[in-house]
Amino acid sequence: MTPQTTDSSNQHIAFIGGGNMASAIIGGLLKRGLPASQIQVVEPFAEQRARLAQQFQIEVSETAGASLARATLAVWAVKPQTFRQAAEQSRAHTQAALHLSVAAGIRSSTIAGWLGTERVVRAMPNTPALIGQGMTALFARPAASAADRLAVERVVQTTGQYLWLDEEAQLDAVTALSGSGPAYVFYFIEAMIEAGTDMGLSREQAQQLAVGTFAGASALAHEATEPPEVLRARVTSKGGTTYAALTSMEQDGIKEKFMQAMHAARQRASEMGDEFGAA
Ligand SMILES: NC(=O)c1ccc[n+]([C@@H]2O[C@H](COP(=O)([O-])OP(=O)(O)OC[C@H]3O[C@@H](n4cnc5c(N)ncnc54)[C@H](OP(=O)(O)O)[C@@H]3O)[C@@H](O)[C@H]2O)c1
Ligand code: PRO
Repeated sequence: MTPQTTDSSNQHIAFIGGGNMASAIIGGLLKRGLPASQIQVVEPFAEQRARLAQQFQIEVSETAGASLARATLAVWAVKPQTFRQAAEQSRAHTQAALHLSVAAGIRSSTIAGWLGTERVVRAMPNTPALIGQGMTALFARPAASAADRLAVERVVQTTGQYLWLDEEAQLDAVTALSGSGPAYVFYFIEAMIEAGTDMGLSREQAQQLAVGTFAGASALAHEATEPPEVLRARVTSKGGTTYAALTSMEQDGIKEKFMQAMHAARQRASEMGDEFGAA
């Protein structure tokens, strides 16, 4: 689905945890016109509270309190390690809310148990949400109504594209692919910049070329009707430079290693569900 404007005038959104992911979603919401007065954040870290208040002019509090009762939607953006403790602190004030968790790994049954409500939706977003180009996968517990799903969509569509999953376990794969994915892209960009500077380009030149190449290739892959391997073949002249680079990567098993790394990410998501979601 693609972003569109929808009426969100009745929504009041409380973020529990105001770190990187919450900031990315809040940035997307504000850019799309949600009034700052409809957003509040609970964030224990003083420096981060100051940053949020300064950057977004939203209400930020140190601890969970009665003001959370206004929330029609509670967005859980704490680390999986601290979710349980945060839930204990906030659950008394958020019983009327619909709950949206962005935490990796923590299963919706666990969340429903901690929060004392079945109205739980899980999301796996990513940080390009900050500029309205996020990718989010969603999974709803059966008790979440069509209206609940719509309320979640209203929030998520302000941050980019989204899709619904039928099976919760797929969220761990999504986490390994698009949740962590921006970090892989930045990692490759870093490597391209480093190699470019090694080969005599200035850092600025290498960065402009690397970032522009990712942007252009992504846009081409998005618009093209052919699959990525066909687009790749068009870059790879017989016996040429790309062939030399790809042969070197194949010989070093880069693709297999990269896939292995993604499996490690999915495995970690599942482990976090067991480790931090234990009753
Ligand atoms: N970053 C991503 O790209 C990304 C993508 C998809 C999903 N996620 C998920 O999003 C969640 C947040 O990740 P993040 O990267 O945003 O982490 P983060 O930057 O560390 O943000 C979490 C924030 O929650 C605060 N917090 C800790 N205990 C709290 C409590 N009891 N009540 C309220 N807030 C509390 C933390 O404060 P302290 O620092 O003082 O502990 C921290 O500022 C994680 O579950 C992660 O799996 C992240
Ligand atoms: N950031 C979170 C992590 O690294 C989840 C996806 C991206 O665990």
